[in-house]
Amino acid sequence: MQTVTRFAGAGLAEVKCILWVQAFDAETKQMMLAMFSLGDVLAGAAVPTARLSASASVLLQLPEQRRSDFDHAGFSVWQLSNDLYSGTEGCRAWTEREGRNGSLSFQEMVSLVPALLLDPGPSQLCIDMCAAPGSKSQQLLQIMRAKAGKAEPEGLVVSADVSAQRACLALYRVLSNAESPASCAALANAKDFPHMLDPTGARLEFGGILADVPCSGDGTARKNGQIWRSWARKEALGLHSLQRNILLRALHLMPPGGTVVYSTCSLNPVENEAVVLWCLRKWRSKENVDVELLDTPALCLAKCGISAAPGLDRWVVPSPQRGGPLFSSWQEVPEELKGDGVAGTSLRQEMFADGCDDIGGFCAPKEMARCARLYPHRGDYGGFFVAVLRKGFPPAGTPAVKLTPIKMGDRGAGKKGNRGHPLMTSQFGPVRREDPWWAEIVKFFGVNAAWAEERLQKGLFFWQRLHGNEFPERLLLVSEAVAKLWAAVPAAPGRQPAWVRLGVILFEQLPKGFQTQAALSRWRISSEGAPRLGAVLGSRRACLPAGQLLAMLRAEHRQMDLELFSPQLLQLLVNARPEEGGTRYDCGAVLLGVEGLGLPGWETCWLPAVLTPRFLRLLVDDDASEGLAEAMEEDAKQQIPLSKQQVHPAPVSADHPAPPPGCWAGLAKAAHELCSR
Ligand SMILES: C[S@@+](CC[C@H](N)C(=O)[O-])C[C@H]1O[C@@H](n2cnc3c(N)ncnc32)[C@H](O)[C@@H]1O
Repeated sequence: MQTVTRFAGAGLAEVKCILWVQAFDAETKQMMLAMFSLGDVLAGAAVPTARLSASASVLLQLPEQRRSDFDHAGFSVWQLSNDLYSGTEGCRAWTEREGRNGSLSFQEMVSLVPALLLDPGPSQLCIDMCAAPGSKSQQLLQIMRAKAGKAEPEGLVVSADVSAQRACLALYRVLSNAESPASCAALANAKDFPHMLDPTGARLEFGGILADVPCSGDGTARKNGQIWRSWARKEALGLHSLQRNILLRALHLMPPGGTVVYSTCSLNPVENEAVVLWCLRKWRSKENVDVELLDTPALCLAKCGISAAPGLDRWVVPSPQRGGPLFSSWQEVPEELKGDGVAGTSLRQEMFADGCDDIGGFCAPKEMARCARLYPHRGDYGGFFVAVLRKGFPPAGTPAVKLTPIKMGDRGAGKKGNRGHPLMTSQFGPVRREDPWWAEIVKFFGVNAAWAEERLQKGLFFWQRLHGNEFPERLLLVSEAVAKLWAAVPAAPGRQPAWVRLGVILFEQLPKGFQTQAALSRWRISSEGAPRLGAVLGSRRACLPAGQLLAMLRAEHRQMDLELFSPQLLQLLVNARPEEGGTRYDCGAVLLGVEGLGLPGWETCWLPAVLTPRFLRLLVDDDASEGLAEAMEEDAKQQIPLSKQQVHPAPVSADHPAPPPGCWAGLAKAAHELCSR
């Protein structure tokens, strides 16, 4: 009754919500009400990424409530309530800018759960099957990096997505912020992602697979009340078959002992329990290797400090039309509504808990209690569903399945029909010692010979070419596993993932037409490669006094006249020769660091720049320069090493009561502990 009073006359969105609420069990109903009655709606979690190390001190400008559990050295999470996010001057602008900068990534707290459950080791091979915009891939890479300690992780995360637009834009940008040689992005359809075979025909074993499948998104209603305006039964039902196919493919791809984490930000059982149930039944009816559904609520508690509800073992399936009846068993469905369910206009047997009898009794609906439901009224987070599945080992003596490699064309995205974004024409290939561009880069920037040789021998440098040009646009550094993956071939025709991005970009071309006459080399240092190259370039690299770098960051076009720099500094940076009428400099790309700040974090702050006949100019965008300038000013004021700062948990007040047990604090703690091991 209370529900109806609350929503009466409130509009289509709320009416849909009521219908939806009525469809479910008591706990789900309670949760849905909680979604709409929570006063303090969260903006989500902000997760500092690799680049924040350079501007971590900006956090010190924030009130303490927003700094809980922040750890300067590694991965961490902190919560922004909507009140603070929108109500505190500067906070929103700052977080949004740092989001664009890549220093922060925003997620609902519960979105952190799948990667924490997968918990990859530094040499594991993982696939994030539906990766864009890439938050979970980024988190997986962070976990691997933290576990690798000072060494580079040897494993990889393949971030795949079926949308060229999303793979080339959002995913590409997020992976650039991850600055990880272990990253790679592919345009691929998760439902037929291929087994990849190395040149000896051995299968690459993707021991960790994330299937964060497309869903109807009702679990996000707490932060996005608008979801009910667009939410439709038809769409929610129509996703079921894609979700099933993706999870089933993941089960096939994972090797014995491997783990698949299936997740959605929906609480719709047709997108969740029904998918897991059908896949387990299908798998167990055909395969002789067991797949176990692990006790996911227990894992959520152990690994994330979060108390999840068990999955449902009974549910109703709504008919596709708005206001239509709800069916609790397949027998109740009228003949005219029975169909393939693909467009969501009909129902299929597999959507029901009792609907899979035709493929045997290999999994009972009550096993679905081992899935986990994260309800917003139980903790201060969005609605989420997650299930962890693990493959067993084949009985002794089972012959290995032989897969046949297929011939591959170009190792890149450059397929006909995939036009529209330049990255879709990318082609990748390993750097060879005799490549003239390699010799040019090494000589021009004085790249440390031992560092370069070690990686060259292992085949970890790659060129990226665009538009079919012979001349490469970028030089990349990849992990050993990414190099191996690039050399691998699919085991099935027509299923070649199209690589959009591999590893971290170290060098790239100066923009066309820029300094054509003056620059001695067309190569420049990329922003994502700069922190890594700071330690290995012997030429064209120098540290500026903090005040001078700050002045450059604040200057128009972020450039300053060469006369304002000391001749010693310019001499250190590039060759300078006295000539008639002034000094002649070897123009082109350089790398600038900062000296004299004496605070941790800044030693890895290296910025790409270019020397022109008149100016020294930073090659950083508005957001990055604004963020860095603010951070420098703040640190210069504070002069307190960040590592010595006390980090306080969020204070408890009447407006912001202590979070209920098992909510974000536990999650943040788990994420922090895992990543600072
Ligand atoms: C829920 S979002 C993934 C969010 C992402 N895991 C993250 O945390 O940032 C679902 C993604 O699946 C992609 N997708 C949809 N169908 C797909 C398919 N058949 N294969 C691969 N990706 C697919 C969509 O383009 C979308 O980017």
